[in-house]
Amino acid sequence: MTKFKITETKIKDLIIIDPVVLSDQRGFFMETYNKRYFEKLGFNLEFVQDNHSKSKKGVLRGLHFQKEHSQGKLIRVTRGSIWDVAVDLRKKSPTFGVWHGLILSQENKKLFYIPEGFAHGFLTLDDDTEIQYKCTDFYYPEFDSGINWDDPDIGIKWPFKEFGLEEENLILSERDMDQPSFKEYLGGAK
Ligand SMILES: Cc1cn([C@H]2C[C@H](O)[C@@H](COP(=O)(O)OP(=O)(O)O[C@H]3O[C@@H](C)C(=O)[C@@H](O)[C@H]3O)O2)c(=O)[nH]c1=O
Repeated sequence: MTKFKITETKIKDLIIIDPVVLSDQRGFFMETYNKRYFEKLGFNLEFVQDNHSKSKKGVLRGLHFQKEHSQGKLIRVTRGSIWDVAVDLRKKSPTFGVWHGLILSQENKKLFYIPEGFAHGFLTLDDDTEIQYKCTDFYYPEFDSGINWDDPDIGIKWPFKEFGLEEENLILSERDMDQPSFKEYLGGAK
């Protein structure tokens, strides 16, 4: 039985996964990760850390990546909704610097697999939104790095207006208010 429907994006290895949801009178059941199935797709992943965060509406986290020990991330939303975005930072990739964004929500139950070598960020579209993600490497604060979420050279079109949000009222961490630009990152800053 097929447990997941895979949708490729314009960026190689960046995939969207729709789990098959089995509903009955009790509620639903779905598999959210299956090592064997992912291996068949050519993704030989070993997840070593699971993360869970909760945010108010209008929180923007990102764009984050680790300069060494890059983490592949399998992301899903268990409460509320987010607009999730990945930016290809793989230097040899034909889509280097290209981004892809989509909505992940409690309702659509989509999973987003962001391979190693990408920056990741998201905007929460509901209060008390909770996201959970599996990572292929551990957290190394000394290698934790970022790029400004509204960098003009990356040009992410964050859907603020569509969700009644205003850029001036976004909630960001101190660190995310002061991330280097893409150009600075390319020049080796931070
Ligand atoms: C990411 C992380 C943070 N922390 C700690 C550090 C800090 O005290 C607190 C909050 O960390 P941050 O502000 O970095 O959390 P946050 O801004 O949610 O960072 C996350 O953002 C998204 C977009 C990602 O892709 C993740 O990989 C991660 O970078 O949690 C860990 O202990 N382990 C971890 O794996």
